[in-house]
Amino acid sequence: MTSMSSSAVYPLPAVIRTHPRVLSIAGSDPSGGAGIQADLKSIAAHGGYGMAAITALTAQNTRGVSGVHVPPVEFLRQQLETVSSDVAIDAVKIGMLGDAAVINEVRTWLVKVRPAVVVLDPVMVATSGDRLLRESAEAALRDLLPMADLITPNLPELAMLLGEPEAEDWPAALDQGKRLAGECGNTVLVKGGHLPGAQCPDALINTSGLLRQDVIEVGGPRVQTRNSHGTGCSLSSALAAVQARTGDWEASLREVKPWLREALMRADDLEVGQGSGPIHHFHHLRESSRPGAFAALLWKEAAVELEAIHGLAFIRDLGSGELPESEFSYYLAQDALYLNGYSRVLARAGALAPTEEEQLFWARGSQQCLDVESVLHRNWLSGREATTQSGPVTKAYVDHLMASSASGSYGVLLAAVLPCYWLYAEVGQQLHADFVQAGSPENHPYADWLRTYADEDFAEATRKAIALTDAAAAAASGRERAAMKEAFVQSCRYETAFFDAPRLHS
Ligand SMILES: Nc1ncnc2c1ncn2[C@@H]1O[C@H](COP(=O)(O)OP(=O)(O)O)[C@@H](O)[C@H]1O
Ligand SMILES: Cc1ncc(COP(=O)(O)OP(=O)(O)O)c(N)n1
Repeated sequence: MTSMSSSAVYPLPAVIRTHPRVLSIAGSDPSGGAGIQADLKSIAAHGGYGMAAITALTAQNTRGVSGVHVPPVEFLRQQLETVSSDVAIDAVKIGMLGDAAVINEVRTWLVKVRPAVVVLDPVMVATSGDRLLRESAEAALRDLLPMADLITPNLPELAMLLGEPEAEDWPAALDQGKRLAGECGNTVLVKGGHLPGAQCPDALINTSGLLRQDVIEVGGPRVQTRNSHGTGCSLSSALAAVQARTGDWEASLREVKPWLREALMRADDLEVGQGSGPIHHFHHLRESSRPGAFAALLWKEAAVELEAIHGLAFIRDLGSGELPESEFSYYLAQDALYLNGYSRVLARAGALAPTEEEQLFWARGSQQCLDVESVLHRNWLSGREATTQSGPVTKAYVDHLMASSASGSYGVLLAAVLPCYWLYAEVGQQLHADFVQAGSPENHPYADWLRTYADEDFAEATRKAIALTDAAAAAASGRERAAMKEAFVQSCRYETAFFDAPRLHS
């Protein structure tokens, strides 16, 4: 153990970078949960630019390792020299090294290049029990430890590095961490993953005054999941990336630990493999950018309004045929007036559309509104006494749509026009279904009107309008999405008010 302290190399001050360039020197796990695959995801999840020099190839999956191949060290040297002769490396994470020749190669490169942050995860045995470092290379690995700024052994590795039995509780683990930090002269992260209990703490240990105090413990609850493959790799590479940005180990651990916990909590979502699956590195990516997520959120709002609409006397009486003719006429006249304004805002959506296909869709919708308006006048309003003045609800609704179109946001405009498709399609479908269920009675005074609701083209256009709004939301900022939701909710309220207006204003 004496070689550890005698060959200590003192780290240069960390260069604080927003997007640190982080090199992982580690083995490959083709199942993507550990090794360089986990490192690259982890680095990217923390805003770093990840690179990888591969020390070894493993054949492994979530159930274990079936083979290890260590390519000639000359090729590792070529990888390391080629990358570092071109790219300035802000941080290095070292993982599986495989054998003594690889360790020596990495040591030679570290002496030459000496990046500002070096994290060494002394990978020896996978949690599955498979060896990832030749037993004969353990001494060489011990000699490499002082070259790192941070060492992140799990408890079996900590014990092996000290030549002691594995710690059985947290205080014993901390004691071992102190001994290793003392021998290496650098910082050791003691990890609680291999101990039982409801808590899963980690602790940074450095007895030479490099930390705020000798032991800095960061607690956290243990997550109940069998999917924890690659947590050690993911933690060490995340720490390398964050340290290059913060320059402060404690701050880095406090940032990474809650991320790791959430990655474990969301690991089961990934459904990878039949053994111990990977953690979810990108759990924090905006859920709202998932296709359909924004539409689902809007649907929750629409469903509330839909219930209100179905509770209206107008809808009930239109369905049963008991709606006073004056109310029906008022509704049709307001619909014609509304469609004229709606046509204008759909044309504006066409003008803002990012693609020609979308532009065409909205332009067609705009034209169809005018076609329906003229059908309303020709077939439904010509023999009726009906107002040609916009009622208060029609006016307010069209004003809201115009204001949304004036916002200049394509997403906000789409969200504002969507309820007219969506709620109208839902209400119409229900009214038509009830009418058919009742045997499509010919003597129903509104039979011809109720039949118009069974329009597959309109249902198709509604699906398209929902998908376009959802896609616009995925591309929008958080603030714009909030404005989209507000515009949508407002239009939903106007839809309800529109169906209730004949009762109040005819
Ligand atoms: N079930 C769990 N719940 C919460 N955190 C965990 C859990 N298992 C491991 N961790 C955390 O994952 C990291 C890796 O820990 P550990 O499992 O001890 O190392 P390794 O993956 O190298 O064997 C540590 O930060 C540890 O606290
Ligand atoms: C290629 C490779 N490198 C390292 C490990 C060990 O990963 P670790 O993060 O310690 O995770 P588990 O062994 O707990 O899954 C590995 N399996 N493969």
